[in-house]
Order: sequence, then C-alpha cells, then structure tokens
Amino acid sequence: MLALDRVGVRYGGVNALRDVSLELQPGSVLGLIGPNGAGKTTLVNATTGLAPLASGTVTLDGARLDGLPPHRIARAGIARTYQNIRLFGALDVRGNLAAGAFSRRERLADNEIATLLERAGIAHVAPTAQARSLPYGDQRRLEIARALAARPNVVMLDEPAAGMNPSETGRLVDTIRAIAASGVAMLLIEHDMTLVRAACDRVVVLNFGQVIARGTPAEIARDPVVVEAYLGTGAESPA
Ligand SMILES: Nc1ncnc2c1ncn2[C@@H]1O[C@H](COP(=O)(O)OP(=O)(O)OP(=O)(O)O)[C@@H](O)[C@H]1O
Repeated sequence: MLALDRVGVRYGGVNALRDVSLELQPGSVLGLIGPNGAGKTTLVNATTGLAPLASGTVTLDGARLDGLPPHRIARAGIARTYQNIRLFGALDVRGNLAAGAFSRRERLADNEIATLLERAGIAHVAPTAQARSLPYGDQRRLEIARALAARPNVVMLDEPAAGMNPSETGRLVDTIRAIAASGVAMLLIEHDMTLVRAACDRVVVLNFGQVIARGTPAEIARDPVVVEAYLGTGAESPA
C-alpha cells in the first residue's frame, strides 16, 4: 500500500499541497480530481521524488520514500505517466519500453514487449514503430505501457484521456480496470467525470492544495462542497 500522510509541498509562497493524506491499495483505482492548479500533478511529483516535501511522509508498505531520489522511488515500484506526453519520440516503441524497464536493470524480452503492448491496449503497434509516428491515442497508451515496463506496484496516470475522443476514452476504462485487477494500486488524475465514475473505486477531491472531499464517485458527484468548488463551475456536470 502507498500512503501519503499529511503531505505538504510549497513553491515559494504557494502551498501547492497542504496536509494531504491518502492511500492507494493494490487492485484499486483512486481518482484525483480538482480544478486547474489544485495540486494534482504536484501530488504525483511529490510521490515520485520530483517535488520535495515541506512536511509529511510518503511510504510504500511502511518504507519511507520521501527524500529518496526519483530513480530510487521508481525502483521501489512506483511508475507514472505525464500530463503532456513525454515519450522518446525519435526512439521506437521497443526503445521507449526499454527505458521504462531501466530501473529493473534487466533486458526486456520480446514476449514481454508484446504483453506490455497488449496490457496497454495497443497490441497492434509494431515494436519497431517510431514513437512520434504513432497516432496520438496510441502514444498515450505507449506511455502506459512504458510505465508498466517497470513492473510497478503503483501506477499514477496524469490525465491519460487528454486529447482522446469518447470512444478511445471508453476503451481506456477497460485498460485501467484490467491493470488494477492485476494487483496494481492506481491513481487516476482526470477531469472527465464519466471516466472517473467508470474507472474509479474511490475519489479524492483537491482544491487549493487541500482535500475538500473523499468518497465513492457517486458520493462525490452529489457532495455540495465539490459541486460548488469544481463540478458546478466547469464544463462537467455532476449529474
Ligand atoms: N515547479 C513549480 N514552481 C512553482 N509553482 C508551481 C510549480 N508546480 C506547480 N506550481 C503551482 O502549484 C499549484 C498546483 O499546481 P499543479 O500543477 O499541481 O495543479 P494541478 O491540479 O495538477 O493543475 P492542472 O489540472 O492544471 O494540471 C499551482 O498554483 C501551480 O502554479
């Protein structure tokens, strides 16, 4: 289990995160929602060693992760994707997956490459295809495959459906649920409430760096505090 306990992150005078506690359980998907600038990406950065903690702790099965460099945290079994795709565009699919497996310090076998592509929902993609030549939705999924290449216990997806059309987004739900079902603890940052409702077991809502609500997707959708801070003000409808 991954646990954040009273985590605080400061950027100058900004409390990007304040007193945030949450847990990710194997086999389960936790949704993380909130308005732009609420601190969602910062939470992933704090977990993966990219944003230093001002307070609190991050532990994986009881072992402290905060303070470790990003590569050590990756080796401990935490993988992520990025809000803006960060593939090695000039490399082929195999090269990108090998980069994801780097923390394991072993070669990536051909059959494992096939399995990773299948788990990410892009079994049709050739390992020799150049990453930047892939359609956008496939690039997003290649990022997921690269995260899985590390054989992680925890996967954090930062807006994986951004730029996808509705049918691609629908298929993404199956991919996410299948990864969780394999025993991975997952965090899903997402603005699309349809996807959140379909993919997440529980949801945490951030606003100005603080948790303002937590519960099942149905509970969150009818929470007046959430509707006021987030759902009612944007394009998303809580209905
Ligand atoms: N490297 C940084 N330096 C300074 N301030 C930062 C940095 N990263 C984030 N912030 C600030 O911290 C706050 C939280 O930002 P963060 O990107 O985590 O929000 P978010 O919820 O992921 O937003 P979005 O939905 O737009 O991605 C914002 O006020 C942001 O401006």
